[in-house]
Amino acid sequence: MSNDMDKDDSLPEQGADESAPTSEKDVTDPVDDGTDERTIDDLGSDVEVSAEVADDVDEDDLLGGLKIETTEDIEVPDRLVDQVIGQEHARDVILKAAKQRRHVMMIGSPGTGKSMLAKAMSELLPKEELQDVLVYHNPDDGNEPKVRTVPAGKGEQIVEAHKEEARKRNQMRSFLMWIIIAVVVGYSLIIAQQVLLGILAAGIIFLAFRYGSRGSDAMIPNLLVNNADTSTAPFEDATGAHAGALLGDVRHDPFQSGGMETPSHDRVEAGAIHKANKGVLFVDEINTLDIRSQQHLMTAIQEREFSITGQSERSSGAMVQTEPVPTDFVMVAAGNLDAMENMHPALRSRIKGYGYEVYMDDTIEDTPAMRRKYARFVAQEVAKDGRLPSFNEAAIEEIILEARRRAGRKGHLTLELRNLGGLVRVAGDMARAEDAEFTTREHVLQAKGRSRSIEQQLADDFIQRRKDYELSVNEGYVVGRVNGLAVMGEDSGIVLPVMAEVTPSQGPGTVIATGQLKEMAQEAVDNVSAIIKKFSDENISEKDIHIQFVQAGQGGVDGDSASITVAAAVISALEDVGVDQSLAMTGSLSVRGDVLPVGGVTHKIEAAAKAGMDRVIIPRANEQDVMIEDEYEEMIEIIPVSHISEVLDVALEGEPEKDSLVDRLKSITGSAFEKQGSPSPSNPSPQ
Ligand SMILES: Nc1ncnc2c1ncn2[C@@H]1O[C@H](COP(=O)(O)OP(=O)(O)OP(=O)(O)O)[C@@H](O)[C@H]1O
Repeated sequence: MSNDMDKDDSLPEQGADESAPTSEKDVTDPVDDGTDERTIDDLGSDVEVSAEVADDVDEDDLLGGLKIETTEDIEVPDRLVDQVIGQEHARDVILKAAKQRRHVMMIGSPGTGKSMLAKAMSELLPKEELQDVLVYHNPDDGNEPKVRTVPAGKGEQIVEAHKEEARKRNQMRSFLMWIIIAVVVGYSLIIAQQVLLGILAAGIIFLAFRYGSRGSDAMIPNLLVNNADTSTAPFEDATGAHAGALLGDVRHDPFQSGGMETPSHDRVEAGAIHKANKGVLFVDEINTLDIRSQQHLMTAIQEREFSITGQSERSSGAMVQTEPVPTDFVMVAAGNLDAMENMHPALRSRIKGYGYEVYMDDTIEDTPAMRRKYARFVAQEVAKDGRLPSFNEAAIEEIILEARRRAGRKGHLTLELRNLGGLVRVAGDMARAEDAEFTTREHVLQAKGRSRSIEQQLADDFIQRRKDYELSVNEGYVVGRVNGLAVMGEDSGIVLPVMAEVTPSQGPGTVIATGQLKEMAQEAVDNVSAIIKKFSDENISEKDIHIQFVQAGQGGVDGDSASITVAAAVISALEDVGVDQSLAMTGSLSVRGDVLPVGGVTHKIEAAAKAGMDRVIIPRANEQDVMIEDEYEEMIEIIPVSHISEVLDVALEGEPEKDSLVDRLKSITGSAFEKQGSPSPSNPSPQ
């Protein structure tokens, strides 16, 4: 059997009766292939939550008008596809792909429902088409077992019938054997009076029968794929599977001769591609499959059948190759963007050509209807776990608040629901440990503290250590030192001070920065030098600029958003003006001095507050993303800015000397503000 990819064009297309969708339009349009009268809605529409809902829903109601006391009042839908929250596009694609038997690739953040949707797809595929696969001994060539497919449930019956037949045959043989033995032994005892000869003859007859009967056992087929008891089409998760588990294998036989060997068809084992026949084969992190496996996977997709052979070259199984075994599955590949880049291009084109690609949403708009679904999500997770006490109203509300916070985007809820489900479980476990009747808001709040990510724990530890060693500076003015902010992992802010020193250069000026943030420092300096060149007589390219990210050695610090920090530190050092140390800042800088939005503002502001800062500068464009916890609101003043001039105005000490660089930089403020109609920088609007 060949496994190359160049057959592509000559091979029959999958689902040749339908035109393969290639454009976005095909993906999002309702089912329109004309082969079936059903619409997506018939297959499964976006179900409303089954619980009592208030007539006029208050926009601010965290439960979206649901009138419930606990999660017990919310009905959890039976079908997985109806349990999916958000991901409208992916859901529609799955519904459509299930009907058309198309492949799907889902790319997106972890825990947003990719494997859930793949599983939901298997529930939607017709069960009637399921098959059992049997492998038979091939009398002509023992190393090429024969393969037969029968409707689901028949396989077991066939094997049973063969076993019964073999049993009967063996009974007959035994009967015959004992009669012959009795005759021979009787003859040798009574007539020939040779006891020893009689026993010897009996032994030889016994062995001859035993050896002869082995052949009849070999005729019993091996039930390779059994769908007798399956209630839905198969769902096979082949994530990280080794070649044997994915493509099938033939076991090694240590006794290969002398009548002790196991017939080859009995040693054949199905792979995930065979078990997924007529169902769904799900492969997450598709790029982690080795290239050979990806190529074989392509062949299986293309030809819809794939022979099984021993995967280990040195094993006796490698001699065996079955007839092709059906592999007519729908492939759902998943991963993050990297996975897509690193996967075999031909495999990707196979999926793209005969299926759909979907990008998963990370957040969804926060509407009353959606909040009701999040309440149902809590009920779903409680039901799925089976041991957690139900959540009361206030606990559900707190989870929804957390979904808002984790979205990092105003007016949205996070769709990284595996993590949110983790919070539900920790809170429920706490309630269970206390033997509480319900999981309450207090449990959820405690759980939030307990279920901190590694990054959060590391960040807190980091902050503590800095305090221990008095590395944090949060008062007074220091030249060339700015408190920047960064994010560790996805959800932990950290104060990351930046220090700059400007020295005359012997040759052309260079930027000297240490560690992993070097590239970002270079970029920030390039941008700020463009601005400085415009407003100063100083030639920055004749100076060496030294930049240090103080204690940035902690792994995972993302410094991408520290460019206004670097710029402020360089300008401060260049002009010898002190920077307010009770202020922290985050923002990205453009060549024109605009402060551009960055990620993780909420976590950064909270980190600044924890470190004892009084004020924090954030990009104005991020203003709407701020969702800090109540406890921090009193602790810190938030200053949104849109231009570097505003940063300098807030951060630098005293009034600049007339016509100095800082004065000139600040002077661009007026025009910038008039253009944007923003409030004056000297009187920024705190949140
Ligand atoms: N959109 C969603 N609706 C409802 N529940 C969800 C959703 N997304 C995730 N979950 C919950 O999180 C769990 C994990 O999600 P799932 O395994 O589908 O994520 P994934 O995207 O496949 O992640 P990964 O790529 O890490 O495997 C689900 O079993 C479900 O409980």
